[in-house]
Amino acid sequence: MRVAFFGGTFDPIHRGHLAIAAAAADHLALDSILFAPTGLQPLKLSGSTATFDDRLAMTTLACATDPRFEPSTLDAPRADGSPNYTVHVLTALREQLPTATLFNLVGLDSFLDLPRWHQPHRLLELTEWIVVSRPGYTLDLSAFTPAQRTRIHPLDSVHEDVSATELRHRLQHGDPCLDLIPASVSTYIEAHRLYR
Ligand SMILES: Nc1ncnc2c1ncn2[C@@H]1O[C@H](COP(=O)(O)OP(=O)(O)OP(=O)(O)O)[C@@H](O)[C@H]1O
Ligand SMILES: O=C(O)c1ccc[n+]([C@@H]2O[C@H](COP(=O)([O-])O)[C@@H](O)[C@H]2O)c1
Repeated sequence: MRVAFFGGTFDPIHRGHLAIAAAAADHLALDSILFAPTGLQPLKLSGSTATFDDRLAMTTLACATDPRFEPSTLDAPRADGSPNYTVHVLTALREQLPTATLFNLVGLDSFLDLPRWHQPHRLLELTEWIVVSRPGYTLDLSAFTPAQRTRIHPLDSVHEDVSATELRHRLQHGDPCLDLIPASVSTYIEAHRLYR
């Protein structure tokens, strides 16, 4: 089994997320990708706009677009309200799937922030990493050791200039989001009056 963990605030999930997941699944022959909305992202302690339950519901709808995509509650909010550290969730996933080849899927902007994450060296040991291009960001692997570099898979075939921040602004101002969000997710956002 080749499984990728794909964590994100997903506030809301959008075309960029689905594009990087599809590219990763195609290029690395993944059996499944676990889309895990993050309870409380350690570097975004002011929190998300939509609740975890709404972000999970939108993620679940979006995952229906590809049989390799699965929504996951592995990174749900913690009972004590503390931040969700990826090193903990990947350790738990490794215990659940001891024989799988595990990957952590991130966009390049997230990967460039890795030095600020909790236990970055341990994170690079726990899984292989798939790092997907994002407009405006450049990959530089010179700070990594040769051993670390063999576990980092750069993918530069995705050029999706879309962000959740931009979408929240558009939704707040009633601007069209066209095909930037899956139709089922747009319907959910409207029905639940999110991001107004
Ligand atoms: N357009 C994109 N191209 C490549 N990677 C992306 C893109 N959008 C998001 N990602 C990646 O998906 C993961 C989850 O991203 P997140 O949910 O924070 O979306 P975002 O659009 O970056 O949100 P925000 O604007 O609120 O920061 C991160 O690893 C991020 O790098
Ligand atoms: O563990 C950390 O210290 C850490 C710090 C920043 C981000 N992350 C994770 O990176 C993933 C992408 O985050 P985001 O906010 O860009 O969607 C998500 O799974 C976060 O939990 C993790």
